[in-house]
This record gives sequence, C-alpha cells and structure tokens, in this order.
Amino acid sequence: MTGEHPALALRGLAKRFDGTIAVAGVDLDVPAGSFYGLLGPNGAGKTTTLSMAVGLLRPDAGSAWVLGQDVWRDPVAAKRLLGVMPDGVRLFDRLTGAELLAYNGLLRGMDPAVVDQRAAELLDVLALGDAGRTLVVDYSAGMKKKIGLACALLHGPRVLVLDEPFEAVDPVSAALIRDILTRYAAGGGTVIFSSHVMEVVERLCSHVAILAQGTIKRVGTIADVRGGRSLEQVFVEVVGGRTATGDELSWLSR
Ligand SMILES: Nc1ncnc2c1ncn2[C@@H]1O[C@H](COP(=O)(O)OP(=O)(O)OP(=O)(O)O)[C@@H](O)[C@H]1O
Repeated sequence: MTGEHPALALRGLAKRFDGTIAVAGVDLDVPAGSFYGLLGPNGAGKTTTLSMAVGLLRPDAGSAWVLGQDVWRDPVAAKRLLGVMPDGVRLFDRLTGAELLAYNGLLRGMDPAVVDQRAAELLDVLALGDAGRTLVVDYSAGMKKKIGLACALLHGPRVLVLDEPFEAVDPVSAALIRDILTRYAAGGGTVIFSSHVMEVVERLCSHVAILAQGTIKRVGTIADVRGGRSLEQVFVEVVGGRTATGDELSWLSR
C-alpha cells in the first residue's frame, strides 16, 4: 500500500564534499498528487538533494522514501515508482532518441511492443519525431532535455523528479513540457522539479520549497510561502544577495 504515504519523504539528508557542506540536513514531505517546485540560488544544494532523494548519490546521513519505499534500503522498489531526469548526467548519446528509449524500456523489463508504441508517442508529442534517426550526441541542449524527459516518463512512473527541466529549453518546448507535466499531474502523478525560474514555479506548482546554503528556508503551498507577495520578493528576502552600489565595473562604461 502506498496511498497514505507522501510521494517523497526526506529526513535529515546531508552531504559534504571535501569539507564543504552541500546539503545540511534536509527534511521534506512532498504530498502525493502535488506539483512541487524546489527553488534555490546557484550552489544551494538542489541537485545534491534531488540526487540523494532518488538514489543517484549516497547521502552521508539521512533517508529518503518514495511512496513509502526506502530509496537506499530497497532501491528497486523505489525506482519502479520513480521517473528521474537528472541534470548533467550523461545519456548514452551514441544512440538515436528511439534507440535510447528502447534501451531504457528494456532495462526496466518492459514489453518491447509497449516500449515501441510509447517511444513513438513520446517522440511525437515532444516534437522529436524528425530527430528519431539522429544520434543524441548531436541533439541541441533543449532536445537533450526533452529526450531525458521522455526516458523518465516511459515506464509510467507515479513520481517524477526533474532537475532543471526548463533550462536551455526554448519557449515553444517549455510550453510543451509544461503541458505534458500538467497532464501528468492532473492524472494523479506527482511532480517535483528544481528551478531558478520563479514564474514557472508560480504558474505550475501547488507547493514550493526554497533551499539556500543546503537547508530548507521556506516550505509550503505557494499561497502560504508567498503570503500575499510575489515569490520573487520572498526568494530575494530569503536568499539575500548583494546590492550593486553603481560604482562596480565602471570600466565598462564608455
Ligand atoms: N561532486 C562534487 N564535488 C565537490 N563539490 C560539489 C559536488 N557537487 C556539488 N558540489 C558543491 O555542493 C554545493 C551544492 O551544489 P549543487 O549542485 O547541489 O547546487 P544547486 O543548487 O543544484 O546549484 P545550481 O543551481 O547552480 O545547479 C556547491 O557548493 C557545489 O560546488
């Protein structure tokens, strides 16, 4: 039974790299059926947190559960429920998009006929149909995002975890991805994605967490976190940041 569990539950997740604390003890509950945005500035620890949450990076401390399945104790059960689009992880890029999808489907033990049918549909919906015979290594950055999303969706996961899905994606493709994710969430799936883009999170998400310096600074529904202000105002207040005095870079002025 997974019905009563959060889609994703993180407790005390922590990671250090060579003495630098990347993630300093993250607790988070992502309700099943929510559309969850993980916001944070560069270096906040978003990728590290999501990688530990989905079983790609072993935490120094803490635990992660997907719909009640322990990601680190029972990775196979957890990964069956998960679709993941990591950031910066190399795809097997000497394959065409269609071959990459077939490879992913067969690795997951799916029926080849189902893989073929879903792969064709995903390539078509993501406007990658014409690129079906192009090697992924020759795809643009945005096309790589889209084939990564197709790989994450292929087995019909219950929970989708996407690292920066809108980065390097043109507005038309971004709208396409938004549409697919909205339909997926409307069908009962849970989406959690990291982003720097306030408008996307504000437009799509039911919930948001703001991460800075490896800890969660704000968490809740979008309305609760905003508290009547814009998300950008809250983000800047939480994250801080230096204000230019106007004297810097004067050598750039003609
Ligand atoms: N493999 C690694 N080795 C050493 N340091 C790392 C490694 N991965 C991440 N870090 C450090 O951990 C911190 C958090 O990085 P992380 O990539 O999780 O942040 P992020 O919020 O995803 O950033 P961005 O928005 O820029 O992608 C940073 O200080 C980064 O330099």
